[in-house]
Amino acid sequence: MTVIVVESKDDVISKLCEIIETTAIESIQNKGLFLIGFSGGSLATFLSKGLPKIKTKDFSQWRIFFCDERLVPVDDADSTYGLYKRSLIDSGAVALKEEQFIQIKQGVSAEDAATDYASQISKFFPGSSLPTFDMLLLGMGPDGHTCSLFPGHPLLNETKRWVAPITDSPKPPPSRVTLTFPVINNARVCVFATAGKEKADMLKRILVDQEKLPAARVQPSTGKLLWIVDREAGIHLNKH
Ligand SMILES: O=C1O[C@H](COP(=O)(O)O)[C@@H](O)[C@H](O)[C@H]1O
Repeated sequence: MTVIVVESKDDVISKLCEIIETTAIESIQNKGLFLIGFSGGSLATFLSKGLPKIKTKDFSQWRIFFCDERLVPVDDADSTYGLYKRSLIDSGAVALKEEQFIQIKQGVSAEDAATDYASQISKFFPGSSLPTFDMLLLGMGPDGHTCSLFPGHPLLNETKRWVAPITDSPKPPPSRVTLTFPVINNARVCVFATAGKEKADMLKRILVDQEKLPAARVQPSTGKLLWIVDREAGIHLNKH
């Protein structure tokens, strides 16, 4: 694991986008596509600000998946895809098209949306028992959750499904789908990007105290794990 501490939230955004760009170039050189997973929450704001500033202008080989998604209409403020659609696609900020986002099926149950999403993912990884994403961009909630994997929830122990439904999310909205740990930990690179003093205590519990909270269970089996944090979020890390 590598922890990169930078000064400010803007520096977190720049470092995150620099690492995304490098990984995209390598992946496209190796296999012609870049398969990346986006989370929602603060990460959506980071990417909306940072991606338009990278040198890359040709995004045609990018395919964007969702690490988790809230099951609400796309025009609902809680929709993660809706956020990216408005800030990146509709605004013309980057040359990404709707078809490059592998979207969660709308208007069906969480169970059906999860099954459908696993099937959509499997088309990019023919014959594989687990998908290997080039990069997953993750957030850490104030309770230590990541994706829609919440502390103490039975989904933390899911080993069979690639994508799981959740209908009792403690953070609203309750109905969501999420990648599961076997998939997350099979990625080539997992990156957490975290900023702000409100994340400092949880970051200590995860990185210093190594409490078995969901975000601490992201431990890629052969891939890399990076944490990019600003000085405020990382305040308790310097002492160790
Ligand atoms: O609900 C969610 O929360 C987490 C963390 O969000 P943050 O705003 O505290 O960074 C996010 O990673 C996840 O995608 C989202 O559905």
